[in-house]
Amino acid sequence: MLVGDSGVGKTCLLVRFKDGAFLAGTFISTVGIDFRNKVLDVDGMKVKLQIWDTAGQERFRSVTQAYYRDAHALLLLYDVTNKASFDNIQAWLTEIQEHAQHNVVLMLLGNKVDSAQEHVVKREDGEKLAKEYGLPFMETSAKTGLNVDLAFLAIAKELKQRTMKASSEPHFRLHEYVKREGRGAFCCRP
Ligand SMILES: Nc1nc2c(ncn2[C@@H]2O[C@H](COP(=O)(O)OP(=O)(O)OP(=O)(O)O)[C@@H](O)[C@H]2O)c(=O)[nH]1
Repeated sequence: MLVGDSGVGKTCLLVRFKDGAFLAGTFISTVGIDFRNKVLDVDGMKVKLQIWDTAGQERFRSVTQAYYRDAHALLLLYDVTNKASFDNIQAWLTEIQEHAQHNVVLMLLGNKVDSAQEHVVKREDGEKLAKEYGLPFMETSAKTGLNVDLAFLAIAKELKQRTMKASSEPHFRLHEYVKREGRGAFCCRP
């Protein structure tokens, strides 16, 4: 499930992952909740992800809250060009604590890292907050695709591991994987 303030890029991140495209132009805010499926090949096994895209607007909060309970994983987004969206992350975490399962897989993403606008939220700020809450963290761009597939693949790998009872495969470590595989934003700035 994708959560975070309105306009941080949740729908665009999902469309980039699902269709490999970017929704440029007019911003059409999500109404309530929507979902898309995608089947991923995770180390030779097919994993079907059902990804719920929530509306960030406050007025839909009671609708989206009802979906937390059934979520196995949450991608919590802020926009690196929007300080308020970053400041609101703590409120989102409180909401997650109240409504989601205690062992939900959670990842923090700083989106729009391609943007020519000033990055008012620095990478270090995101890293610090993620460390404080023990969350895996990456900067992403729905526009260029930076780290988008990786974020969903990492979640799929973690979920696969959790559902496999006795696996002979080496233990998957989400934090380490994301840290090792995540690409820096410098490669994609215009
Ligand atoms: N430059 C840049 N713009 C982006 C990116 N992701 C989204 N946007 C733009 O940001 C605006 C909002 O994107 P959405 O994906 O609709 O935002 P949302 O979080 O789903 O918003 P709600 O549905 O209201 O919760 C759109 O105009 C997008 O084109 C990105 O990675 N880079």
